[in-house]
Amino acid sequence: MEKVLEVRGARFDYGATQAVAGVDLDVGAGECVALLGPNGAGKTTLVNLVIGLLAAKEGRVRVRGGDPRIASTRRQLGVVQQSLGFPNTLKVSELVTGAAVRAGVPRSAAGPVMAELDLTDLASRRAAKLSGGQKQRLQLAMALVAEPRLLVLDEPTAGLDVPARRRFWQILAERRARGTGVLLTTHLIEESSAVADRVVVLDRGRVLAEGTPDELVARLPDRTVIARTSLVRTRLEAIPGVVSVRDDGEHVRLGTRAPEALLRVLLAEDPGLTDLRVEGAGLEEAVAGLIERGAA
Ligand SMILES: Nc1ncnc2c1ncn2[C@@H]1O[C@H](COP(=O)(O)OP(=O)(O)OP(=O)(O)O)[C@@H](O)[C@H]1O
Repeated sequence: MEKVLEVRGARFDYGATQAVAGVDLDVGAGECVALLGPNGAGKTTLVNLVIGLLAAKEGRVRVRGGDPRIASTRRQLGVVQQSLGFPNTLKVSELVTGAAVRAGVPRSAAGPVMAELDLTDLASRRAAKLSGGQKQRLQLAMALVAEPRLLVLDEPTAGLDVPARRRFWQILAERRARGTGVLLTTHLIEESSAVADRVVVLDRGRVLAEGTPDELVARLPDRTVIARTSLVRTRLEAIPGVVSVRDDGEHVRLGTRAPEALLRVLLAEDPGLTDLRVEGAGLEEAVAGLIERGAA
């Protein structure tokens, strides 16, 4: 498979903070790679290295063989970042056309991509006045107008409703079928498992694990036990076989490879136990387990 992104031994620090501490990462043509990791893992810094906003202090970042700090390489990149502001005066159509011109493609490329993203009716609206979801669609149109070889998407579906999200993944699937590689960061782990060919888990600037979503799930806990319990976290963590403990405010979600032993302890020690259920562990538990083990 042709590589559209190749990162080798990339390092970046902000003074004393090693944000990216020696990362290797590839994205092939048509491939979708999801970057996952807790807050502060280094995802945004890595994305900024990939799109040429930052220069690696060591190592190498190549987009189709070129340095993303150089304009001709950057033209092959489409980028959607979070909370990007738009200038107050510019209209939707002007921004998409401007993106086409900057990337060296005909202005006429703007119309079809605006239609594809349902922006035609908003063409003469000021971008700064759009809703959050409309702004996301506009950013995607600007990123796609020049048929990039690599799309870099930072939390791209944040703020999109369910139909818009579905449409978004559909558009990406079409681009991928034409050979565009995708690198995306997301906190929606289950979503990434549905759309990504590969998941790369970052923690403290390093790649903690990498594989297909199924491979990651297979590596760690095979059951999630969900309950309302009054047992404290330290007790739950000490139960043999428990690899992750997460509290969603209402329920505790325990990732485990020994569900029977866990159920015995819960039933024996918590007379107030309610809402007990057991599920197959999803990607979210697998990733939580990996990060906890990495931290151990
Ligand atoms: N401009 C900066 N100056 C100093 N330290 C920074 C700066 N930006 C990020 N860092 C630090 O670098 C590390 C990696 O941050 P980064 O934003 O890349 O993580 P992230 O995985 O994108 O996090 P999040 O999920 O919270 O967006 C963190 O420890 C962060 O505090």
